[in-house]
Amino acid sequence: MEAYSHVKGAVLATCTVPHHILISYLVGLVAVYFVSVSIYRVTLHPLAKYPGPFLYKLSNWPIIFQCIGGKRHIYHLLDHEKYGSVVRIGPNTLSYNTETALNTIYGSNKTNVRKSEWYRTVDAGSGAFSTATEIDKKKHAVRRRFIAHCFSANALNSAEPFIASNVTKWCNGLAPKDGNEWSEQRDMAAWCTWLGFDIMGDLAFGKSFNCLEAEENRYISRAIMSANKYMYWFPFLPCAWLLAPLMNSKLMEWIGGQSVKDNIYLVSFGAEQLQYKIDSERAEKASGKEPRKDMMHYLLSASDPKTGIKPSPAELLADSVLFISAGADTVATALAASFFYLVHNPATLAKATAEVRGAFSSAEEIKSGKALDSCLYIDGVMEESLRRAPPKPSHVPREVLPGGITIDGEHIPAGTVVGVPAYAIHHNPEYYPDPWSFSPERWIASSSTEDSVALAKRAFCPFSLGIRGCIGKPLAYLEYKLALATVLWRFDVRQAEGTHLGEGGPDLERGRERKDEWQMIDAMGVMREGPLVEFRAAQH
Ligand code: HEM
Repeated sequence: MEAYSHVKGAVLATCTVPHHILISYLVGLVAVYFVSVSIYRVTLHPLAKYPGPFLYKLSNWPIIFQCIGGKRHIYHLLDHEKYGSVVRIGPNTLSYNTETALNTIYGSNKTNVRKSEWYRTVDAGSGAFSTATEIDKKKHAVRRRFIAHCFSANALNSAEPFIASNVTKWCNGLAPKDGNEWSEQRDMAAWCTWLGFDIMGDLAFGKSFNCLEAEENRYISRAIMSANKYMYWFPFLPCAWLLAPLMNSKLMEWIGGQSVKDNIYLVSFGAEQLQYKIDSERAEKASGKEPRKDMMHYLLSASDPKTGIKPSPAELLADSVLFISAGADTVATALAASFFYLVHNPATLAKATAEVRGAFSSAEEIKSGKALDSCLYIDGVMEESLRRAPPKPSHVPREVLPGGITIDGEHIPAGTVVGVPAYAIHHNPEYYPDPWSFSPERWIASSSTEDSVALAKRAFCPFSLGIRGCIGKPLAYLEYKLALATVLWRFDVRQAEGTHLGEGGPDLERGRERKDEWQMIDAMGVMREGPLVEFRAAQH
């Protein structure tokens, strides 16, 4: 009894502790936790010896703000310039700027890394991993086999006429109207985006999105960037995987605004296209017609020969969204970058134009084959545009698996996130002398040297590398080259006089001061504007 009254007294005493004292204790405990973690991260942490800005070592918040601000690629470049070839960019994250690190991390299928936890949340809105975000290596291998059918030589051959017809529509839209010699000025960031989306609609779902045709069809081409921006920073939040179910919720809509609305729109747009494809295959089958063999056709009929597994409905949705975002916007970025660099480098523009006009005697002749392959200068223009403006310009994160990995002679422990940012390595003068010049010649052995071309190629990573590299690369080059060759064959091209859209300038923030550099806002993909270009029918 005596003992009981003692306990009761203690409980009563606890209950009478004023709230503000309890709150102070709690705040104190949280502060002690964060201070201890911070001290650990800068002193005893296995990455403590690596250089980098102090705040990066404490938390991922600097990365989150860089993603929101659209300058992450610029921070990577400036950090590597200041701190050297390896920089600690987060408590647990290293960024590298060497071709050896690039090839070690991504190059081999056997490298002891997997996609980092960041990918776990990216596709939360679709309810499943896409092929691009699947973290598990075995599951990814199955998904990659499914998707490989979409990019086979046969699939590419049957895609070409659809690409060509969209390119013709695009060129007709760019052409001068009303008997004028020169067209009105066209914002090529927008025009290339509409082309990219129309092609991907046709190739993935069997119908163009008709962005080239009418303004009312273009919302998706704008929504995607703000949606991407949201998908970019959200997964860096502490415990993002726990928050994932809230990603497209009303609460996040209230906090994140338009970006969240656009992500919801993107997922529902993907679902609509998928449903359209399922319905049209059903109708085709019912009427005894061969279904159109677009990308979703291959995925809808995919099944793993070993296990019989098929993609689930949520995985099909995630891949539909992937096709729209990874397939349409990336090529559009590269093509718009080429316009920027061509109109800012008239001698290069003249050389590229002369090459295509010498190789073909009509626009209809421009098809894949020997003549197009012989246009090595156009290849150089494409490589150089992808070098200067990689459509995924920042750190592509990989997590080191148990057993660790050796990068540039140093053992990196399991759990560390490592990666190489394309924009930074693409401007590393060790691999690209005079990195701020636009020089297609650096990609052509006869205008450069074989060794320098080989070195440039080893550090080149717009599509990433290896088994998690871009499976759409051959399709991307096909679209890109057909569009560029056709437009230069059909038109003389010039920057609209007195316009500067897309340029940098000395009054802009650090890293954006070069007038002749096309400005990118990094939002996982690239938000972009310009250049403003005019077109005149070529005299052949
Ligand atoms: C210039 C155009 C393109 C560029 C620069 C590009 C770049 C990339 C990059 C860097 C990755 C790796 C991303 C990562 O690891 O997080 C990737 C993956 C991927 N890309 Fe592309 N891409 C382009 C065009 C395309 C096209 C046209 C498609 C067709 C739909 C496509 C489909 C994919 C897919 C499915 C993956 C995931 C591959 C996997 O993880 O197995 N890409 N791309």
